[in-house]
Amino acid sequence: MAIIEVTNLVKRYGDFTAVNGVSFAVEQGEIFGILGPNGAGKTTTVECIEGLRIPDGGAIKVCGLDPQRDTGELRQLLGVQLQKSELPDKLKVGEAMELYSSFYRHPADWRELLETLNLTGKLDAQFRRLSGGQKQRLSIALALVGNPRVAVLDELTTGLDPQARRDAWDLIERIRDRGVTVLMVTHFMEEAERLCDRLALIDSGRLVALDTPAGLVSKADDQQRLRFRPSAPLDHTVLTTLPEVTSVERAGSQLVVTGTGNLLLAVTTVLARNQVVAGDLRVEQTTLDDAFVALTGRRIES
Ligand SMILES: Nc1ncnc2c1ncn2[C@@H]1O[C@H](COP(=O)(O)OP(=O)(O)OP(=O)(O)O)[C@@H](O)[C@H]1O
Repeated sequence: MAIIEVTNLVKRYGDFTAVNGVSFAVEQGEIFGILGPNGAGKTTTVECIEGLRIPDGGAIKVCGLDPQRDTGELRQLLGVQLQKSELPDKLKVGEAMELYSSFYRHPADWRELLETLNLTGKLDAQFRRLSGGQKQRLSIALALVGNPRVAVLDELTTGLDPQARRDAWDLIERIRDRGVTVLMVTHFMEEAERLCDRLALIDSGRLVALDTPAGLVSKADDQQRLRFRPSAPLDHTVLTTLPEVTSVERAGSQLVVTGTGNLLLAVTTVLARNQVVAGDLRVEQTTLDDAFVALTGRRIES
């Protein structure tokens, strides 16, 4: 059963169309990701779902409700973690939880929630004294305190170190295990691949694909990637003019060549002809990022 239905959503800022006819449905109990590069329209889309922005076109239903009309009712069902969740500096963790739980008809036991999120020791700590990871965990606790049916997490792990990011992933899985449907915005490939049941790829306000991570990767299956360190400077055009090559990018001292067909043979032949040796040559597996390149011609993570 679809818990969120977005149909032909359009949102403009002045003359600029940030979301241009996006449609998707989120099923109950899934972790659904919206993935795309900066400025793709991800946040605008979820803010329309949350009722924070007024769409210029299309229709949205969340748990059968209209986010514009049924704002009060929706607030009871949606747990929203804002992109830059800031609380007053001096507000204590326990006070914040108490305050937020008072907004809801059927709040969760916030002490238990803090325990789950490993924040019990911070009950009397002021917001400003929390680390980045602790602030993120608190913002999740606040998003969950109303016992929501749907949690909306926007760029939850941006700015976290790798360990804190992994902890946040475990947490998102635990949220789903509590029966909450999760709608998350991300531009991290690994995060999307590891966590999401299905993904909507968004680029320049349009939905370019919607599938499971594995399904999306299989769309780019014919794409391969070679990574190597050229032994001498190389004019990229000798590679980009090859019919097998889709793109050539520099990554530090390495070159990353993406393409199709017998890419390895084509590239190594050209290198040999130019007396260039491919040091540390690796053939890499197709990733979600490759799928995005195959679909749009550019990368998500820059
Ligand atoms: N209030 C606003 N007024 C004008 N333009 C806006 C406004 N909010 C967003 N935009 C523009 O709309 C586009 C989509 O923005 P949005 O924040 O939805 O993208 P995003 O995919 O979430 O990007 P990011 O990953 O950088 O947060 C961007 O080009 C942005 O500059």
